[in-house]
Amino acid sequence: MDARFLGIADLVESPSVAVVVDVMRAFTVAAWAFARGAEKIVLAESLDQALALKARHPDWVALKDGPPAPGFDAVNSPGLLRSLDLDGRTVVQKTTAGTVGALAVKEAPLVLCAGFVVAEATARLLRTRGGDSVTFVVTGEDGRADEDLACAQYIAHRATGAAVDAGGFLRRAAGSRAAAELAQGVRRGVHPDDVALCLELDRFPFAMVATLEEELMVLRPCDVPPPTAEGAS
Ligand SMILES: O=C(O)[C@H](CS(=O)(=O)O)OP(=O)(O)O
Ligand SMILES: [Mg+2]
Repeated sequence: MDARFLGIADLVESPSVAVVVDVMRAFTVAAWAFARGAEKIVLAESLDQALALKARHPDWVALKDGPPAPGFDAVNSPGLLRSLDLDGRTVVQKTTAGTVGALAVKEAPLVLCAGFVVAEATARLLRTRGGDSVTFVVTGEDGRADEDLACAQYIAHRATGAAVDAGGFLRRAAGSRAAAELAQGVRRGVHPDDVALCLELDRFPFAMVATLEEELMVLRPCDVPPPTAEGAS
């Protein structure tokens, strides 16, 4: 597999397969939303669009990063989100990096959104549906966020079926600037468990696929068949 690792600004053409990685915290939050019952997540282009969608659909759950804000129901924190009942709900998510990265590749035929919590399912989906070339979008810090790059590299290894120890990749993420800022309260809308929750390898069995639905980028969970005994790796 030919794997490329690009920041959002480095995307000059639409890839055929894109894996958009945001460990801290957009796609850890998205995975928790699905685990709490959400049906789908609309990735909003802007705060204004998120609020407009919420106004049009008052039953939708509007979520943004940073501190709580008027008009929004939730913040971008897995620790805070995990106690919500989202059964059957639609979430609208707008964050600084993750949602922006997904929207940057919205024309790609296959867009997966990932973090460590869905790493193996994402790699498995790439093994079954991916092509020869996969572009990993490293969403944080202009492509240099080490929590996102480490996760992308780990998924790329696993997508080839190679056995690889996750320990070093998780330690890089734990030592990242984002982890430090979350732990030190520099970032807002944070629960004390957020970093640990973002580092839970394979917490969930599903991958997350984003597609365009009536001009909105919509993220949904995708069950990935478990490997057969012969094909297990
Ligand atoms: O909520 C987050 O962790 C970040 C925003 S910030 O860096 O804390 O301001 O957003 P994300 O898009 O999830 O990286
Ligand atoms: Mg991030």
